[in-house]
Amino acid sequence: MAEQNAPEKGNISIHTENIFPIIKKWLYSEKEIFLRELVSNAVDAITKLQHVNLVEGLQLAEDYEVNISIDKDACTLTIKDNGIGMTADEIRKYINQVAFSSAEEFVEKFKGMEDKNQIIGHFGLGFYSAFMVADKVEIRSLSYQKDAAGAHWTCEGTTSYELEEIDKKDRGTEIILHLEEEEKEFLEANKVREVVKRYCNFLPVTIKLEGDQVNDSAPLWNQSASEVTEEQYKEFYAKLYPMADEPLFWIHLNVDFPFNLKGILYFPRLTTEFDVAKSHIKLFCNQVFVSDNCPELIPEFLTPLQGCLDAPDLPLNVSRSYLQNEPQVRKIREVITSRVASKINDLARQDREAFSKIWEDIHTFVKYGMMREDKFYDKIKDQVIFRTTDDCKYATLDEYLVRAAAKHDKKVYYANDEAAQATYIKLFKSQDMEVVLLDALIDSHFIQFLEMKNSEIKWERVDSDVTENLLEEDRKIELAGPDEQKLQTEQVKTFFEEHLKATGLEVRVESLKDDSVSGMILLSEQTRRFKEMTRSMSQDADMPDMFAEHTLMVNLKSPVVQNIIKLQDAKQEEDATMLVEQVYDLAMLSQRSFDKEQMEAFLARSNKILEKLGGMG
Ligand SMILES: Nc1ncnc2c1ncn2[C@@H]1O[C@H](COP(=O)(O)OP(=O)(O)OP(=O)(O)O)[C@@H](O)[C@H]1O
Repeated sequence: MAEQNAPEKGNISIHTENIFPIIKKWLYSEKEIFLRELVSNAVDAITKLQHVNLVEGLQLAEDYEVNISIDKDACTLTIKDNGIGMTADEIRKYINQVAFSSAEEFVEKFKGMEDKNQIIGHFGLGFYSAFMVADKVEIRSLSYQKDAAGAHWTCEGTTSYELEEIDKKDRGTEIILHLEEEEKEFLEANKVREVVKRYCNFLPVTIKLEGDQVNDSAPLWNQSASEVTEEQYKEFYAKLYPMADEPLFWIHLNVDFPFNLKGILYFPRLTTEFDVAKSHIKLFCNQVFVSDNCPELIPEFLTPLQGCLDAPDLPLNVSRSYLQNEPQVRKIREVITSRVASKINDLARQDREAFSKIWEDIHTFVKYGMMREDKFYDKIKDQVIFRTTDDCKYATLDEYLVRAAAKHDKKVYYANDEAAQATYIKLFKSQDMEVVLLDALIDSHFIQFLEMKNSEIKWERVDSDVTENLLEEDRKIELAGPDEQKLQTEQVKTFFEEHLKATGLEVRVESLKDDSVSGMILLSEQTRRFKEMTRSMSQDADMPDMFAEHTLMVNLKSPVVQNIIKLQDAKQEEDATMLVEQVYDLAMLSQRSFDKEQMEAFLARSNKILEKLGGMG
């Protein structure tokens, strides 16, 4: 140690003379991390002292804390701790050599790098980051060691420093930053509080700013799940996301092996503003905030998850490329996937009604996850539920198939647009047949995926064909006289074919049990799916026409169709034709919207029919 009154002057062993301006320029946008670095150093110093206290039985009992204070007149920001402290020798070793050598390494490496974030992520700037905002930094420290002398280090942003002995009574370290003119914002308590809250909110030691505690030193994720109440989970969520609605459910992670991982993940209620392109988890390393955008930690399909993860084995300064290549990160993703699957299983088994409500928010992500990850599919497949026409309640696929077994085996009838397919749904309902309602964008892919997983079960849209169950039973037809029935069928078929000009149209005549439907369009499931797929892949110009081939199923039992027969028999050809066209248009209307001409023709004809009705009265 240099003699008192004659401070040691020296040069920091560093070869890059202009290191300070370079670092400042490069790190400008992220400069507030200096607070994270200095406050976590202060917390580390306290943790180290607590450790020594235990090991050496020093019996130091006091309130450990980090104090941040602002002196506007002197233009200084001071971070003070009552931790382990440093002797002058330790300052030489840890500050002059270690801290600066890593800074030097930083400058050497950054030369070849273009991406600033990558640079910041790669290096622990540590103590050195103070020079991003200060043109002069002082350290005043007193080590916990017996008979230690106080040490005072000063550096004015060049490679030389001064170190002298001082009279310091209280153990611990003060880092005094003389802020640069343009960094005066860090003299504002609000600004400092905001940054400390952001990065240091969950550090395990009390952090005070101008005497007031800023942080929450015992974050909920450190407690054991059995001790935490539902209210506490919700409160914690509200603290993290003050504007959000209550979360749907949460998962408390506490993994010790093969790596350490703690945290609480929340599945939020999804709002329209939700940004699926971004990850929403806050990553901590030993309670120090690291980042709130680490999509690598979460499987893609779980991006809506919010909350905190504390992964002490990951370095504090993680970079994108590190996360992408680190095997541990893959394992973290696996743990999260598996815990989410277990949680969904629990929720599904506990209470179907409550689960149905949650399902509405999560199903897209769950389905996507099942298609993406086989392991997830295996764990979750029995819990997938579908809304059905049975009072709009939810059923699993097995439950649906069991209920439907008497009427149709291994076949699922579904609708994906309740309004457009209302006629078909009504027809199914009238025959006590249940229809699965799938209206999400992902569902058409999900159906294909389920068929691939289980080719025995076929999925058919309600308008793909008329099933046996919807048709009049043979016995009844016989009562009406099979010959007459056959004749009428032929007559109607020919008449419709002759009078409908649509291309690619096939007419099929059936007797439905429900006579309220006059006609409906059938599109074969396979052809329709193929066209939908081509459509989603092609540009507007070469969109395939969904109706290039379609079937009009005419219901012989419908009074309207019977009317057509009568009109035809009475040689009222014009009226009969008008009804044929109307039956066809009504059937088409539920399949697609009309263009201008079609709509005009439909309205004109409808009016004519109304006039005729009036005339009849
Ligand atoms: N407040 C403090 N009290 C006691 N020792 C300190 C304090 N601040 C820094 N030190 C010492 O200086 C060393 C260098 O600090 P620096 O922040 O540069 O690096 P680090 O904390 O070791 O690593 P990093 O910050 O990159 O994770 C520390 O390891 C510690 O020994």
